[in-house]
Amino acid sequence: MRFTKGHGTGNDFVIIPDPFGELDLTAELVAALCDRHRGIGGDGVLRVVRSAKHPEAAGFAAEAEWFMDYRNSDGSIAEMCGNGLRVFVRYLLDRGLATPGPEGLPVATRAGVLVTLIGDGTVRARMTTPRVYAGSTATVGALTVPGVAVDTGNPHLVCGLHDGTELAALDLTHPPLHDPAVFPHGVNVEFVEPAEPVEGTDGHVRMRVHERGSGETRSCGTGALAVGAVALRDAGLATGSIAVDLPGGRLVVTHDADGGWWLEGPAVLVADGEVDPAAVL
Ligand SMILES: N[C@@H](CCC[C@H](N)C(=O)O)C(=O)O
Repeated sequence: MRFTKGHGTGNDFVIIPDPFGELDLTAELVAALCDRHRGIGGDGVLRVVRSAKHPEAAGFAAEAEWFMDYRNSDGSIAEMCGNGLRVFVRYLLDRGLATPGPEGLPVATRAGVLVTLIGDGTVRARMTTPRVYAGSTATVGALTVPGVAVDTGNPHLVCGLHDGTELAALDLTHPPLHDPAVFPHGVNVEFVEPAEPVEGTDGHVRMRVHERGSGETRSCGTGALAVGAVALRDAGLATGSIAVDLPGGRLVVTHDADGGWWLEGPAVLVADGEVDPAAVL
């Protein structure tokens, strides 16, 4: 099985080309490929499949040739992955599998068809409109932090740190406890603290994330989008840009005057190889 390894601000993926949807990509195989000791290692898998060849995406085939079939590192399926989408587009372009039109390059995802724009080393994705909808809490060890639920196509809980709690001090080796009544399908939890102003943006925060199905990761694009939406709302801004610093680097979230929500950051391919599924399973 051919694979490529790539990442977006340290959120890393095993990219598997399967243009005709022939692969039996079981949860066990995904988890084995993502295993950092016995497999290739990654926060998730991006299967590159033609929309027309995938039952969940066939309806999008007229709008987007390619479908990003995203899986978390535990093998579970998620609706959307912002960094994954940006890395997926880098792969399509690098392999000559797609050419962006004047309006950008559309890609089918479980959250719908999303348009991407290619920059110099960066990929900018027009995301689904984040919906900030409920208050809830996350508990890490003895600490319970209030937060707000945000739907970015997948579920998030954005928790602002106050009262001197330091972001760096949080132990995210275990999933933060959440309210299953608010998040019946689990949740990605972001912890956020304010940061010094950055020129050219309207706000700057630092965050760490514990991802559903992947554990603590060095970055999460939909998490940054959720955090950016809450930061703009808290600043009373209808439009603007928020710089979001994660352990793996910086993402910029922008809400533009046309109502578009954009996620921008680097997307990098680092290696190609071949793996024997029987050897990792
Ligand atoms: N890292 C991703 C999000 C991946 C999916 C998430 N773990 C979930 O289960 O919803 C991103 O960059 O958005």
